[in-house]
Amino acid sequence: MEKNTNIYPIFEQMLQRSDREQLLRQKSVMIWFTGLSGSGKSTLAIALERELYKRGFLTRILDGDNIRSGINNNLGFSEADRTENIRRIAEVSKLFVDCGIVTIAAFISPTRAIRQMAREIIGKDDFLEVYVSTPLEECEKRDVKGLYKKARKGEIRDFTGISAPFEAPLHPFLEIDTSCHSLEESVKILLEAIEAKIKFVP
Ligand SMILES: Nc1ncnc2c1ncn2[C@@H]1O[C@H](COP(=O)(O)OS(=O)(=O)O)[C@@H](OP(=O)(O)O)[C@H]1O
Ligand SMILES: Nc1ncnc2c1ncn2[C@@H]1O[C@H](COP(=O)(O)OP(=O)(O)O)[C@@H](O)[C@H]1O
Repeated sequence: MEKNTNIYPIFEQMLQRSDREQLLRQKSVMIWFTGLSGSGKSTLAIALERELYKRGFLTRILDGDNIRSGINNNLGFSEADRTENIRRIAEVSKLFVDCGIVTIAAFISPTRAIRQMAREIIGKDDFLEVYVSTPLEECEKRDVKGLYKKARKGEIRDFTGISAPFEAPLHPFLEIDTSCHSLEESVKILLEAIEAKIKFVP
C-alpha cells in the first residue's frame, strides 16, 4: 500500500500521557504475554487484571478473542498475517498506553522479530515482555481447545509449536512456567515485578 504523505499531525496543544496518568494516579505500561497456545497467557492476563482492578488500576486486555474477531478478522496464521496481526495490536496498544492505561496483551507473538517490532512500536521502556514458558508437552496435554489434536492430525496448518516455529525470548522481563507455578503464585510474581512500574509518584 502507498504511504500517504499529506498527513500533518498536530500534537502541541494535545494533552500529554503524563496529564492522563496524573488524572488516573497511575503510570501506564505494556505487559506483553508471549507463549504457546495453552501456555496460560489469557488466564494470567485475566487474573492479573482482576487483581489490578481491586487495587484501583485502570487496565485493558487485548487478546485473540477481541482482536482476531474484530479489527484483525481478515488475518490468518501465515508469517505475514501474524506480523500484520501483531503490528496492528502494537499500534492499538500504544494508544492505550498513551491514555495512561495499564495495557495487557496476550498473543502467541511467536518470533523474536515480531516481538521486536511490537517493542519498537510501543517503545522499549514501556514494553514488559512476559514469557509464559509452559512446555509444549504440558500445553498439548491441556489442549484447551482441541487444536493440538487437530494440528497433529494435519487438520490445521502452520500450528505454533507443531508445524510453525516459536522462538523463546532471550531476555524477557519475566518468565513464568505455569506447569511449575499455580495461578495465584504467578499473579503474585507478576504484581511484585510490575508494582514499581505502575505506581504513581506525585
Ligand atoms: N495455526 C495456528 N497457530 C497458532 N494458533 C492458532 C492457529 N490457528 C488458530 N489458532 C488460535 O489462534 C490463537 C493465536 O492467535 P494469536 O493472535 O495470539 O497468534 S499470533 O500471535 O498471531 O501468532 C490461539 O489461541 P491461544 O490458545 O489463546 O494462544 C489458537 O487458539
Ligand atoms: N498455573 C496456571 N496458570 C495458568 N493457567 C493454568 C495454570 N494451570 C492450569 N492452567 C490452565 O491452562 C489453560 C491455559 O489456557 P489459556 O489461558 O487459554 O492459554 P493461552 O491464552 O496461552 O492459549 C487454562 O485451561 C488454565 O485453566
